[in-house]
Amino acid sequence: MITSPLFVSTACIIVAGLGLAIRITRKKSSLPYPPGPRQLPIVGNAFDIDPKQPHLTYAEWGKAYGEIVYSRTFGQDIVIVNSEKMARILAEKRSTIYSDRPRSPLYKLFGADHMTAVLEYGDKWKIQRKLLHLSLRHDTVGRYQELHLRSARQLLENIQRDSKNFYDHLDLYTLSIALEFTYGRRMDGKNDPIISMANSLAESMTKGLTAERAGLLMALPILKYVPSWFPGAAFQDEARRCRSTMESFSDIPFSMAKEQAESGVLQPSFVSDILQQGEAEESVARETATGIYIAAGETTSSTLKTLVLAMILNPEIQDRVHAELDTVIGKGVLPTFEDRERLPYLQAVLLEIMRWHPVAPLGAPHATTTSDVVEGYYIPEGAIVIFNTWAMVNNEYNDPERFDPTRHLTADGQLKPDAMQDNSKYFGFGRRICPGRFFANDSLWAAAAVILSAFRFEKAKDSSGNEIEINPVFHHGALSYPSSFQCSITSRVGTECERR
Ligand code: HEM
Repeated sequence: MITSPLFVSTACIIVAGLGLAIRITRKKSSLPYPPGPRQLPIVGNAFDIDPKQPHLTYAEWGKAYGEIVYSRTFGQDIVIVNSEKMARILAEKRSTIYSDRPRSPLYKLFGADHMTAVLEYGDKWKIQRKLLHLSLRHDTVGRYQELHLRSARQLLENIQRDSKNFYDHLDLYTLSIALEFTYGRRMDGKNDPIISMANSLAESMTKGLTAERAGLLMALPILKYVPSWFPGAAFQDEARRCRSTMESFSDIPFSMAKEQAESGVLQPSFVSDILQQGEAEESVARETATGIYIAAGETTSSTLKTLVLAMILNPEIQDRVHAELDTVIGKGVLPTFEDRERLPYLQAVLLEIMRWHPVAPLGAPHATTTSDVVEGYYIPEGAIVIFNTWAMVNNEYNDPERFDPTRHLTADGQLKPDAMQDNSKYFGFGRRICPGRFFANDSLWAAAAVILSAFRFEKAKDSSGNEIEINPVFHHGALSYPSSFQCSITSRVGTECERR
């Protein structure tokens, strides 16, 4: 591991000299940095942050120092923004300054440097965003509602057949949608070779592209040349494997889609949109396509896992969802997108899921392209800027830990007019905001509507019939989702649901 103690301590010694030199030479303003925790020489605040739950450390700092906090790790400036209002001022009103990404050599090492989500703010990123916009705009995503619904019905069948592995079925749901959306190819279950390749890529990237590694390589880019036999540098082998899977994954599904397009049978998809409109060079289309799957898959399935957990922990809320579904469309009838407007409580539950446990509690880090002054404080060029969604949901709502969908409803049970807009913060800020947010909202809705129509989710029981308590534990990496838990899934309507 790149983060092994020996490796880190060697890195620290080398960073010591460099960090000091950077510190002495870099600051060019007499203005103060924003307030923040005291820093140790060289390592700065590196050891103050809970590596497993950094959002909790940042939220504490927010309480102590206010809506903008300054910290430093190994010479790298880090600014944490704890309020939605300030996040919007910086990311939206000063978007030319706050739309870059941290430039860590780790991404190139793992073959991921072409993905939209890590590209620096520049022409390449702008072209990719334009391509994504073609298929993911608010007014074009409706084309994919049939895909979401068909996949949600497959999800229902998979859970009916094998309820124990509902986590895997939720993963497969979002993965197969992401791949069909991108390449127009219907996936053939979890044994589909493209699904297996995508899974292996996702695993290598989740393990390999951690924030601590990215930070360490930013502070000390020379580490990328350390040979794999050096103690603690086994990441070089991981990186090589990841690069090779990434190459195959970029190439194989794209070539298949291109062949289908040439023979006129390619379904509407991101790739078909680009090939038809001739909007970009093939290599750019190929690179953009690879990044979609990585950005789309786990974010959506993690949110659905949180939904199942919340329904089990709040049975009275699940009852209310069932009552709404039964009244509006009838028990045993599967919903379609035409029913969506008439199901405000279900929509409010989904909004509350994203608020209660945001899947990306710290969003994705932005970076500054030039220095800036905010409320009299100096923000350096190249600073990592973290928009701390976790602090926003905990500071800006009453009784934030309570799961309460009515926050998003008016007194007469309709969605508040700004409810969907309010939800946009869970998809990031400014020019970097998630381009897949409309698509994701459709995906979440289809799965939630279909599985909640068909099933009741409850605590599992032991052999004596006693409920097994769930002590929710959330996994926190780049994404936050509940660690797997046992549950009982029973059909509300017998084995068959009526389809329309
Ligand atoms: C519940 C589901 C999802 C959540 C919560 C989510 C959240 C996010 C967040 C927080 C960011 C970073 C925004 C920022 O830097 O300010 C992001 C970026 C991104 N997302 Fe999503 N996302 C979801 C689903 C999707 C889907 C379905 C797609 C594609 C179909 C997608 C594609 C992307 C891409 C390409 C980026 C990188 C944007 C850039 O750097 O310019 N996401 N997402």
